[in-house]
Amino acid sequence: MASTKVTLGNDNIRPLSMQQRTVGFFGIFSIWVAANFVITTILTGMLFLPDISFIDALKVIFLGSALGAIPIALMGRIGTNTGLPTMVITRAAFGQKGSLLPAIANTVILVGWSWIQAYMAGLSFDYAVNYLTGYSNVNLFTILTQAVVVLITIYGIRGIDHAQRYISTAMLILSFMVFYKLFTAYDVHSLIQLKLSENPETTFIIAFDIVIATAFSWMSSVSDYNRSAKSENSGMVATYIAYVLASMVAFGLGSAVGGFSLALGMEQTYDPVVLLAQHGFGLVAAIVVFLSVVSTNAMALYSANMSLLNVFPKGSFWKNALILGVITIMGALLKERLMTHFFDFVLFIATLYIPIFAIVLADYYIVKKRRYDAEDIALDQKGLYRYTKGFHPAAYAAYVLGAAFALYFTYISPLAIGSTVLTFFVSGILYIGLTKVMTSSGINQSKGEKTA
Ligand SMILES: Nc1nc2[nH]cnc2c(=O)[nH]1
Repeated sequence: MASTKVTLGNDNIRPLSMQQRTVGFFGIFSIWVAANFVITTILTGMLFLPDISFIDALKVIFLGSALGAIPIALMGRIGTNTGLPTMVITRAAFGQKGSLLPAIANTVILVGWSWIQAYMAGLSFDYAVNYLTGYSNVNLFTILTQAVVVLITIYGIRGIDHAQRYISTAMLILSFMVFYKLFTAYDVHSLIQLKLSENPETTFIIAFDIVIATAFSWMSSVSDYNRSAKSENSGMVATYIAYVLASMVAFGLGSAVGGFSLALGMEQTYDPVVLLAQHGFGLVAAIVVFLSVVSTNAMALYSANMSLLNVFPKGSFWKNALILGVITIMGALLKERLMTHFFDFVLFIATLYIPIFAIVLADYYIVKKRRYDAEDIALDQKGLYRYTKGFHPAAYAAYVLGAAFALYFTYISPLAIGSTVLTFFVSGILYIGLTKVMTSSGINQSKGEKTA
């Protein structure tokens, strides 16, 4: 009889062989539905109202997600082509050593997402249970949520792939039930005709930048999953459709719940549990929130682990997952302290990630013309990506200029057309230009470029 023993994950950063790239359209679709359908996205949707109208929020959400999903799908395709995780792929543009800094930053940021999300799931569950039974213990529900996450993640990509198939389907069905209940329990006109703020902080364009920034928050994770996709094209299409769908549902749910709570004169909330508990639907809403966090935090923990393996390739996957998992459980107990600078956290991530991934996409699709040596990126035997002492000067120079551009036009002198899309193109073009100039003047010492 075949052995059915289930082993802990031993995932590593070497390129996956073709036989290991086994996840089909539905598997990739489920992963990307599960990703951005999460309580932090719901919260973001809430924060748009009443600064912009519900209808404008829907427009911004659709436009930002439809545009933001393009770089995600393109980045995922590099993962499918090379079989490499995301932060390992950044070695090709930034250099073998140059990729270590972004990888460490990414690990820290993903732990940050886990903390916020686990705490928010703990709050929702506590509210529902308290409403039904009178029992309350936010710490317990937060710890339980993140413990389930750790349990799924220590089985590696297999654990995530299996869990997401069930969770995404359940979440989509349950969230449509929640939408139905919301729109039948409350008056839609009150949402559409909601009185807007007189001094809005979030304009249409800032909301657009935040939706794009959210998409870029996923760039550092996408190839960790899409490296397992069977085909480049179906992986890209599945990623694109799933990301846009999940974003519409999650941001849209947040805007609807936030808008209804304002229209009813309640304290504004992002949490569907608070609104629907009075209609006997609180537990269903709490299950949606819980599942949304379990599935997304499993991805955050998995990607934090893959980033760490980019820095310490000999580490054990499941032991690292366990250690990082304990850190994510403990940090989530910081509770309200995590929430005070949420939008700043998202915009900071955008200024950090947009230049990095503009450079990576420009490197793969334009400078190296889709020819990466995956073995050498991972194992560095031929030295094709060592550049100057392990760092690629053109990438670092373009990064510094791109990040300065993003910081200036996000915080000091915000542009009427937003800064995210411009930062993306400015960073990519700078990288291409600097690579040409530095290579022809001999500054870019890379066997890869000499032989390309
Ligand atoms: N990469 C990443 N992006 C996010 N955007 C919202 N939540 C997350 C998360 O957990 N990880």
